[in-house]
Amino acid sequence: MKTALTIAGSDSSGGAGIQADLKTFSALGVFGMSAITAITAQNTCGVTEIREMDSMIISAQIDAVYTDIAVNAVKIGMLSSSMIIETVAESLERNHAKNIVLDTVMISKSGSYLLKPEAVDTLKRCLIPKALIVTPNLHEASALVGFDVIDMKSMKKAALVLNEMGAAYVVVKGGHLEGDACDLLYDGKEMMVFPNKRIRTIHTHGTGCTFSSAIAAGLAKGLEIKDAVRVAKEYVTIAIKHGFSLGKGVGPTHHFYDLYKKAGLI
Ligand SMILES: Nc1ncnc2c1ncn2[C@@H]1O[C@H](COP(=O)(O)OP(=O)(O)OP(=O)(O)O)[C@@H](O)[C@H]1O
Ligand SMILES: Cc1ncc(CO)c(N)n1
Repeated sequence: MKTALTIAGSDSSGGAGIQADLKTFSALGVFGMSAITAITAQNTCGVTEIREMDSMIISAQIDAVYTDIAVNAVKIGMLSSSMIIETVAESLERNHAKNIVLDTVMISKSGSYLLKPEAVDTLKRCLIPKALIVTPNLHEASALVGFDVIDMKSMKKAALVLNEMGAAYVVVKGGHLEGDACDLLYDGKEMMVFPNKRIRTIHTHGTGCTFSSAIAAGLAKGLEIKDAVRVAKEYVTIAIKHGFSLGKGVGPTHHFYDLYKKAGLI
């Protein structure tokens, strides 16, 4: 059995964060494990409270997993603060972590900070150089590179800068583009566009978590990066297409094993 570890925040409504990551790992046939960095009180309408875990329990969770179990890939999501970023970076270093997928989570769809703005520099310094692949959305890419990322031209420019910062592979996600939802993958040499028609729906809670976890699941199963990104794009597209209304706000993506089996992703 292949394994993947998610190091991320908990979303009480189950649509994003650790919960979306574990559902994605399971649907793609990978055994999911978790280290929780923060707990959010969250639902389809927004985030009402955040509690950060302390460094000791975060590093203990990561060490407990790595000292006992072979981890085939790790996905990093919500980190909240500079202290948590430093703790996670040290823990991954100590445990010789491989196949690190860094989803540079900053702000929830409902507008709450999931990473303090002053921690962006720590993310750049401590974790981007350790990542095999980073997956910023347009807003996160802009915050990381220091210029506006708004279209394919600026996405390409941002991918070059993020690669120079130390991420071997970069996917700049186009979920927030005007028009189609095209993502861009840069491997340090070539730019590859993953085109996709925009699905007309409001139920997109957890799309970023779903996508990055699907990449980690692919890497855990031994796929090449480009194939892991291609499968993840297909996975998230199906997950959004079958996203549904839950609660009063933005509903979640769908992780039903049978859908992905039918699509040949498992
Ligand atoms: N309406 C849509 N139709 C098709 N694909 C979409 C749509 N919205 C997002 N995607 C795709 O979903 C994936 C996640 O992208 P997105 O930009 O939504 O991430 P994100 O903003 O980080 O998500 P989150 O708010 O969950 O953190 C990308 O592959 C993106 O292209
Ligand atoms: C805990 C958590 N992680 C990530 C996201 C994605 O924005 C979210 N809404 N909540």
